[in-house]
Amino acid sequence: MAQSVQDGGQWPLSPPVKEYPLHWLTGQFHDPGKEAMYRRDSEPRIRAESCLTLSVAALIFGMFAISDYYYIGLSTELYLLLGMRALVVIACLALAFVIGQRGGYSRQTWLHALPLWILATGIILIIPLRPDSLSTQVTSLVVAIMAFYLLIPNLLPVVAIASLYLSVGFLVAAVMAADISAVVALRLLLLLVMANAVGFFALLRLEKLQRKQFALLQEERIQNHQLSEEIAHRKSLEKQLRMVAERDALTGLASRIHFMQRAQELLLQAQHDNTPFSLFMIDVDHFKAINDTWGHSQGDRVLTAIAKTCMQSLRAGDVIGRFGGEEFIVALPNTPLEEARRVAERLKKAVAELPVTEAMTEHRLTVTIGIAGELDAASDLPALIRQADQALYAGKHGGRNRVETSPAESRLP
Ligand SMILES: Nc1nc2c(ncn2[C@@H]2O[C@H](COP(=O)(O)OP(=O)(O)OP(=O)(O)O)[C@@H](O)[C@H]2O)c(=O)[nH]1
Repeated sequence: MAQSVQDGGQWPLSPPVKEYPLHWLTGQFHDPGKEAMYRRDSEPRIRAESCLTLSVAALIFGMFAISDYYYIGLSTELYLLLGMRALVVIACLALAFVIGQRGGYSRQTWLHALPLWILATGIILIIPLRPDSLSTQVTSLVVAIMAFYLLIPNLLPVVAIASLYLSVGFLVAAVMAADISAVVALRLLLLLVMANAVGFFALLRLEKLQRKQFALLQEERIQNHQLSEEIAHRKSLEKQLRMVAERDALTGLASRIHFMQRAQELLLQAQHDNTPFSLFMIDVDHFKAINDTWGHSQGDRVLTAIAKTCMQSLRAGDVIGRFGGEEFIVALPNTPLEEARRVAERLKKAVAELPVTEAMTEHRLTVTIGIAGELDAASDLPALIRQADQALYAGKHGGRNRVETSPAESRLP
């Protein structure tokens, strides 16, 4: 017996989550297929974020033109700076637009790398154009490196290379154009190393976390899918089981149990609504002889054919079931006794005209039908069935191939 949690047992453990190892330096999946799937999945998000952050970065870079004007006034340097800034802003906005439209994060990493390189070039070029602003530019440089790593979404190797280009370019420009001392250059170098290290490891952690989260989500999706398949499979099994329980396997009519349930509902409804309700039983005459003469499979065919004929001759609201062997039972809601008798006669005639098989041309297929008497307030289903059975018995004794109604005196209370 299964041990319950209250008994000190444990909850069943969920199946182990499949491991997807990540590269220690890039944070990407080792499995290229999984990596491609991750990039495809995150593409819409990356596209929107890249578009927004690139536009903001380009505009901020452009806005520094105000400080350029303030510091150097109208001069050739200013025009050169403004021209350079305008180029960078236009190029970055255009690229942000293209990325927003096309994405290509999974296939065209160069497209995502390009704006970083343009921005980096713009920042480097400020030094020879405004060497006096080096201290301000260093602050902007650190912010730009952080933005490269953490705000503008990109793959870690792409960002690292662009940031390296920016750092080395800036350092060289500072040494060459701003004429800084060796100590200042060293301090600047250390600052750049630190900014790159912080950015690199922060992004590496982020890349790994995002991929782990993706792998878990994928696993959850797979498990949910398997679960819904399992539910669908169980539902279909349940349906099949219900079919087996409700249907007679040979004829496809309602099984005896199912008929009793349906007929009981109809009877209660009729008593509640005070509407007529009839019930009759059909028994194939000399069926044993059919089996004995032509075999059981031929007998089965006859039963199936009779069941089909009866089913087709009844209304949609009527219920027919196989009561046992060669006996069928029919419940007719909203049907007074006289109408039930007409229906029974129609069925008897339909069976008699049934073209069964060539082998049985000599045999005249007939049925005897016993109808229960009229319904009253005290009638219940077993009583009605007993009445129909009695009428059937009377019909068999009266020579078969006939419709018999339960005599009033034999009716049960
Ligand atoms: N082929 C076939 N025969 C069945 C099936 N169920 C019951 N029978 C047979 O039906 C026959 C019924 O025989 P009886 O009860 O003697 O009835 P009968 O021969 O029709 O005679 P009357 O009802 O008096 O006219 C038996 O031989 C059963 O074996 C079935 O599913 N398939």
